[in-house]
Amino acid sequence: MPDTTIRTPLTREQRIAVFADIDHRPGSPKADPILVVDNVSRTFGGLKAVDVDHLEIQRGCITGLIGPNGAGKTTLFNLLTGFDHADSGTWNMDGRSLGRMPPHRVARQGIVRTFQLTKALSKMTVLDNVRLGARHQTGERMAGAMLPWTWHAQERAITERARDLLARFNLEQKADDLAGSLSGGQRKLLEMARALMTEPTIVMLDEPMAGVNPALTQSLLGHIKSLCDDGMTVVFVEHDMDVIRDISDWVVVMAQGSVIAEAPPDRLADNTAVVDAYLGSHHDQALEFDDEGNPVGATAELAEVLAEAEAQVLESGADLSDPDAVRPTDPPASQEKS
Ligand SMILES: Nc1ncnc2c1ncn2[C@@H]1O[C@H](COP(=O)(O)OP(=O)(O)OP(=O)(O)O)[C@@H](O)[C@H]1O
Repeated sequence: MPDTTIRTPLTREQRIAVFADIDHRPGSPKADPILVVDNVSRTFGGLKAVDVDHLEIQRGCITGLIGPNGAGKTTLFNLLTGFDHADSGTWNMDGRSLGRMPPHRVARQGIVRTFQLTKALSKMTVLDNVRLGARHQTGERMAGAMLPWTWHAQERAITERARDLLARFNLEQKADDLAGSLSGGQRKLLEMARALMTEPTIVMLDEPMAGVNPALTQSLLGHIKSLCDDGMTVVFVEHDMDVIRDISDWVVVMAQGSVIAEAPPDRLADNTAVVDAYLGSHHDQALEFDDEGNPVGATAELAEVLAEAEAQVLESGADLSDPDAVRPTDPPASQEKS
């Protein structure tokens, strides 16, 4: 059964403090890990999409998962939430193994996820989409179906909770509209509302900001932070470094299937492994710019990582014309280890 221990949510300051003494290296032990992953691998044909030796996720905090395209982030999410099967490895939540469980059982243990492309059922109302997120629906089971009063009471409770969640995500006016009529950003909100129907302990968000227009960005960011304020643990995949900086307490970096670095968001750029991962994956790709000459997509990510690395060099007083100076002076522990 899920751990129902009530723990007091941490403030942002407390969450930052939790990581103060944590090593900036892959697989570093956390003060109070809720999720622990060991030797998880997944191969597609000859390609090792995920090959994670060890990873600990701190309870009650927001962990950002970043990495170049194809790093294995979504595959790792799929494995941990039962949407794909690992070739090997174990992972557990508060000591309970979650390996080989189908998604609904993982959800019952308290882990839910959202998807890169939202999975709202467009021909169903917004309210029904959220109601579908409920677990333990007695009315769907034989015993419950024979006791209609139980079923009706539960239906009412589910609808009430779904309406509360729609209100929380500012979608109450849309309750009776078809989900297909929502904007990209509203669908992201709908998906978060649906995920919360299960009253999860860990929420895993796959690119929650993708396809969200700027008008909804701040609201969505606020909602993600509020999950943590309610005591949930959040793990999210994101490409936008501004979002990572804004809401993550800790960042895990993947490249080529493995965790290659871990650090607080403001210390990423001084990590050689991170800069190398982005350079390594992009140096042979065509750079992309929009009509006004601004970098877009992977080029924008690369530009941002390099700009941060350069800012560090300037702050340290070194010379930007020295190519080696755009690298940190202190190699991360991961480099020393290998
Ligand atoms: N079902 C699949 N069949 C074959 N290869 C796959 C499958 N799913 C993922 N891959 C491959 O595994 C690797 C990791 O993919 P994954 O989608 O996990 O990366 P990612 O870090 O989430 O990338 P992105 O940021 O682009 O979403 C990629 O090379 C991808 O092509």
